[in-house]
Amino acid sequence: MSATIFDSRPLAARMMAELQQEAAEFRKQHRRSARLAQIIIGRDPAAEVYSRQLVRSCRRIGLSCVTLAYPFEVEEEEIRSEVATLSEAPTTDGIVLLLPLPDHIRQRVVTEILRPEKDVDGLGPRNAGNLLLGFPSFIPSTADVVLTVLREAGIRVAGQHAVIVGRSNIGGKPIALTLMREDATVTICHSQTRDLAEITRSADILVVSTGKPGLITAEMVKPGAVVLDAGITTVDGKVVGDVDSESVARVASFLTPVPGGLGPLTHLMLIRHTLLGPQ
Ligand SMILES: Nc1nc(=O)c2c([nH]1)NC[C@@H]1CN(c3ccc(C(=O)N[C@@H](CCC(=O)O)C(=O)O)cc3)C=[N+]21
Repeated sequence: MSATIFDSRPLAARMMAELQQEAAEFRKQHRRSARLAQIIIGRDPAAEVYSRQLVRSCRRIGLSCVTLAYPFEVEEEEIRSEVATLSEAPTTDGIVLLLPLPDHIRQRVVTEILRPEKDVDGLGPRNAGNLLLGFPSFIPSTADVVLTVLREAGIRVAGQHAVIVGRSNIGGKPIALTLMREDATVTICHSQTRDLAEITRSADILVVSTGKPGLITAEMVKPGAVVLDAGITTVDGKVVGDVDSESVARVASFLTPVPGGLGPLTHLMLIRHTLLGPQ
């Protein structure tokens, strides 16, 4: 078996065109451009890559993008008050807090005051709760991208065994919930899981989101499985995923590569949330 390697470019181009239309529609209706505010604290390389993608695509699509960059030492209260101000600002439509946050800044404290209807990456308790309960909500962009790519590739989810490796609040956890909503049978694995390979080998759909380059090797994948790599780690300035793609491509039937797979769609999905609202 040799996997189909997913190429996100055609889908990215279609999303870009759709979003340009939506942004124009927004301007017509509101007599101003939609506005996305991003808050980035410190100098995490992956967050910086993502931040630049947002700036560039907002410009191409026709949104205004405000970047608020803070040094690592910034106090929690300053971020909290910035989020409160943006939440009240009538011309700010979406707010995203780029992770990771420094340890002294509590995600709960800063997302609690983020208005749910502007929390376009689903970071706050209201959206996360709504996702858990199956109510309309903003879901973290990566989870939305996973669903969209499975749909795009015509991969059936209902009844399939989906194994998720990783349990972060913007990765594994929401991916597991969205796949469960699509009627998959879901198993969640993480750093403390015993016999990881045995579990991943039983996956029809394997989604990996750990930030551990090379974690998933061919022996851990069932022949013919669908493998989605949502890992993003920067090594020597290059972005790498969690899957040893060379070996896994020989076993899987479908594989999303890093770079060029899920990654380039993530920020477009965030812009989509800003323009279209919760789903
Ligand atoms: N609230 C929040 N939501 C996020 O989704 C979020 C975040 N915070 N903090 C930072 C991480 C990192 N992240 C990336 C997504 C895609 C690429 C990406 O598109 N990478 C390209 C490669 C780019 C290159 O090679 O320079 C690719 O995979 O092909 C990178 C980084 C989203 N994150």
